[in-house]
Amino acid sequence: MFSAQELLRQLLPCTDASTWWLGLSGGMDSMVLLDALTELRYHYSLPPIKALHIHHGLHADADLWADHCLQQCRVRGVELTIERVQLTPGASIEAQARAARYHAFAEHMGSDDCLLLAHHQDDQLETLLFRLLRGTGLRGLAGMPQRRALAQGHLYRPLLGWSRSELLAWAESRQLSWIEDPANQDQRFARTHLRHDLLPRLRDSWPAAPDSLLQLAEHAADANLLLDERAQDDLQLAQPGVTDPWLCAWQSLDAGYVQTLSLPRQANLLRYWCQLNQLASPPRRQLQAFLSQLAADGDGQPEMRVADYRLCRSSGRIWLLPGTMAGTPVPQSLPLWGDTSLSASNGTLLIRPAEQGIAWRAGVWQVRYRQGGELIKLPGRPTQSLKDLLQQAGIPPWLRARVPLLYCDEQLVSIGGRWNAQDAAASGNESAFQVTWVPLTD
Ligand SMILES: Nc1ncnc2c1ncn2[C@@H]1O[C@H](COP(=O)(O)OP(=O)(O)OP(=O)(O)O)[C@@H](O)[C@H]1O
Repeated sequence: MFSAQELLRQLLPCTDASTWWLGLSGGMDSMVLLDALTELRYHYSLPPIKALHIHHGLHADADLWADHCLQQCRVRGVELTIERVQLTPGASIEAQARAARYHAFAEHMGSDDCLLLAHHQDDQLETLLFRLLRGTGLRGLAGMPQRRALAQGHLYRPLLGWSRSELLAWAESRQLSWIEDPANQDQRFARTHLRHDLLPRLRDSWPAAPDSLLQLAEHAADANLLLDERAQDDLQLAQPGVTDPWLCAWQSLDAGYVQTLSLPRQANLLRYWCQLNQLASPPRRQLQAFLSQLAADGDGQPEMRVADYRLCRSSGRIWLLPGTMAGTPVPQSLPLWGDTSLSASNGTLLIRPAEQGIAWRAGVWQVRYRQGGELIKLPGRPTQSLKDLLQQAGIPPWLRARVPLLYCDEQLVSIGGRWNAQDAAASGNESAFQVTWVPLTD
């Protein structure tokens, strides 16, 4: 049974928060949380409680709901912030409202603040069923987490252990007043249909189904933890190995190591890696196709594009790259002699006077980018193509077009400062300079 005392037990893990923000919709669930929190505040020393109402402006009565929240907070001495969000009418209005709401929540979170949301057990069941029916992986099967990071603080759901009817019993016993959002009754919304139609029918036919589903979510949460631990170990072994200063800035894994793992473990590692980089999980089929391409063709360069990123193999590593990389920068003329740096979308080229290095000769100096067919003669080596040089040095194809090439009077003098043409070296009485390229990731 729900009580303020039992709620306090649930809240113990976040009593060290700087502020408790309560997401107050004005509905029954969040009103119960508001009421029980204010009750607790009289008896215990708790973090300051502030309420936040997101005004979606979707319903004609939206202003009345905000007023209701204001009134309810005022009588309880709780400060309320009303945040208005702008939505564009359209099909995915539910998802839009949700995204805007969480964005607004995140904006208010100070460091170590905790946002309390009033999701309960029935919400968890709905979420599970919804995901099951729409298709989900093991991660989705774990349902809503009780706690997760949100901006600089945390989001916490202290009511997940109670059913809607238990909270309703408390709300009635305390004679709370709350608002009913008509959207919650509108069966056109998939979640509402689930809540009012499918879930009750499931409960009637299989009374144990809710418990079984919630247990399944707990198993899935445990399994996810183990999988994450496994992926963390694999990541530690797969990540090191890049010493090249041009490549250190990009995320990559040793493809050889990854391929010693079983296929499910490879997939687990790549999924975890994406999650760690706050990227959407790669769809299962696409990931499997990518992994089988990796296995099938040892020298190929398979690539997988997902939303705003891509995974690709080249030069013995699997790279995690942005979906679109900045195009090749436009050629630039070099300023006059001196200590200088040239910045472009691909990084910065540092030019420093030095005792030894490239001779500063009169001529037209330019920074350009690969077109194909460039040749260079390095000291002690025969003339070779730029393509071969970059390939032999393990510079992956996606980086090659970004490497700055220094020209003097149409002669290729230096490749990003890393390789300088034999003829370009300054002799004893010539002024010299050195070039260093510091690449920029997108
Ligand atoms: N307009 C709002 N302003 C402030 N808090 C809100 C608002 N709407 C919802 N919340 C908070 O989120 C909780 C869950 O709300 P609700 O069940 O409507 O969300 P949902 O859409 O089902 O779930 P989710 O938030 O995961 O999308 C509420 O109990 C409340 O704490």
